[in-house]
Amino acid sequence: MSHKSAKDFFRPLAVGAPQPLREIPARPSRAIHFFDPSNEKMAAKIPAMVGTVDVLLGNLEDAIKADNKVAAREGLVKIAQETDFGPTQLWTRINALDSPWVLDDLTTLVPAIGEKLDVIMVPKVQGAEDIHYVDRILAQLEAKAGITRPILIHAILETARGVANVEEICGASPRMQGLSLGPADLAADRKMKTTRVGGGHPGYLVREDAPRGADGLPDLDAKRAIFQQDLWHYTIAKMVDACATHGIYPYYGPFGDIKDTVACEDQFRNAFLLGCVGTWSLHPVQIKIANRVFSPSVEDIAHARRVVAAMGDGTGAVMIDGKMEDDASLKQCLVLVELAEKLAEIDPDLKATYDAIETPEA
Ligand SMILES: CC(=O)SCCNC(=O)CCNC(=O)[C@H](O)C(C)(C)COP(=O)(O)OP(=O)(O)OC[C@H]1O[C@@H](n2cnc3c(N)ncnc32)[C@H](O)[C@@H]1OP(=O)(O)O
Ligand SMILES: O=CC(=O)O
Ligand SMILES: [Mg+2]
Repeated sequence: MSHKSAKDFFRPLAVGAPQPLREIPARPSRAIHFFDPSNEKMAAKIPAMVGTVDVLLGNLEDAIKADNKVAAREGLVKIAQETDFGPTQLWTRINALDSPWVLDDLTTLVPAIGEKLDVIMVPKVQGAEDIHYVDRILAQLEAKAGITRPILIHAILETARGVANVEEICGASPRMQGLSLGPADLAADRKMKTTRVGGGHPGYLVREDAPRGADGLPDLDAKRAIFQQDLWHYTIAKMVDACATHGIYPYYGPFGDIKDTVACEDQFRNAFLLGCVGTWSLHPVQIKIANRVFSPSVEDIAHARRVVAAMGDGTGAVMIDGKMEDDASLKQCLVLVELAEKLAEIDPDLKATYDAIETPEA
C-alpha cells in the first residue's frame, strides 16, 4: 500500500478546503445518542435533549427503513438548521459506501449543514481506501460550500476485514476522530453464532474445575460455578490500542437489550475500564447510564488527587494506604483527573460533585 508523505498528510485534499487538524480535540462524548430524523415523534424530542447528552447523532443507515431514507436525510437537515446545539455535538451516520443513498447523503448534508456537523460516522469500513474516498469527497464538498473547519470522520469497526485493517483505518486521514465497535454487523460478518446486539452470551463461558472426590478423582457430577465471558473483549482491546496509537478515540457501540439496564451498564463499564471514552445510546434510558459510567467516580478522583499531591515532581515512589505509587501510577491517575476536568467544563452537576471532593495538601 502506498502512503502519503508526512509533509502532505496535513495538506487539504481540495483547493479551498479547510486546513486539516493536527490534533483531534478531546471533546466529551460519553453518549452518542442515536435518533431517527424521519420519525417525527423522536425528532420532536431532539431540541429538548440538547445539553443533556454529549452527542446527538442523526442516523441515516441501518434502523432507517429504505422508504424513509430521503425523509431521514431531509429531517436531519431541518433539525440541524432549526436547532442551536450549544455545547452538544451534532454527528450523523451516513449510509454504507456501497449503498444507493450515500452519495446524496454527503452532497446534501455538507452544503446544507456542514458548518454544524462535527463528525460523520461511516459504517462498514473495510480499510484505508474507504476513509480515503470519504476524505477526498468531504474536502471537495467543504471547499465548494466554503466550510471553515474540517468535518471529522468516525469509522464503525464492524467487518472482519475492518478489524484486520484497524491500524491503517485509524491512520488513514487527519480527519479520523475515532472508532466504534459494531457488534451486530461484526457478528454477522464473522459468522459468530450470537443473535444479540452487543452484550455477552450465556454459552460463552468458562467452568470451574470439578472438585476431587474421596477417591481423589474429579467428581464430574458435582455442581460447578460457571463464569460468563465477554465476547467483545478481544475486539475492544484491539480497537483501543489502534486508537491510542493514532491519537484518536475508541467507543463501545450499541447495546440492544434496552430493558436490561444492568447488563448494559456492565458492558459500558468494561469498555470504560479498557480505555473507551464513550458509547452509543439507542434509547433515552441509556444516556444516564453512559454519562454515569464514562465519568470517573468520586472514589477514583479522590484517590487520584491524593496520588498527584503525594508524588510532588512526579518522580520516585511513595506508599499510600499500603500500596506503592510511582511515576507510572501517577500517569494512570492523571488520565482520570484530566478526564474529570474536561467533563466538569460541560457538566455543571459533575463539576459540583468533583469540587466537593476534599483535595489533600501537597
Ligand atoms: C446495530 C445498530 O446499527 S444500532 C443503531 C441503529 N438503531 C437505532 O438507532 C435505534 C434507535 N432507537 C429506536 O429506534 C427506539 O428507541 C426503539 C425502536 C429501540 C424503541 O422504541 P420504542 O419502542 O418507541 O421505545 P419506548 O416506547 O420505550 O419509547 C419511549 C419514548 O422515548 C422515545 N424514544 C425512543 N427512542 C428514542 C431515541 N433514540 N431518541 C429520542 N427519543 C426516543 C419514543 O419516541 C417514546 O416517546 P413517547 O413517550 O413520547 O411516546
Ligand atoms: O452498527 C452497529 C452494529 O452493531 O452493527
Ligand atoms: Mg452496523
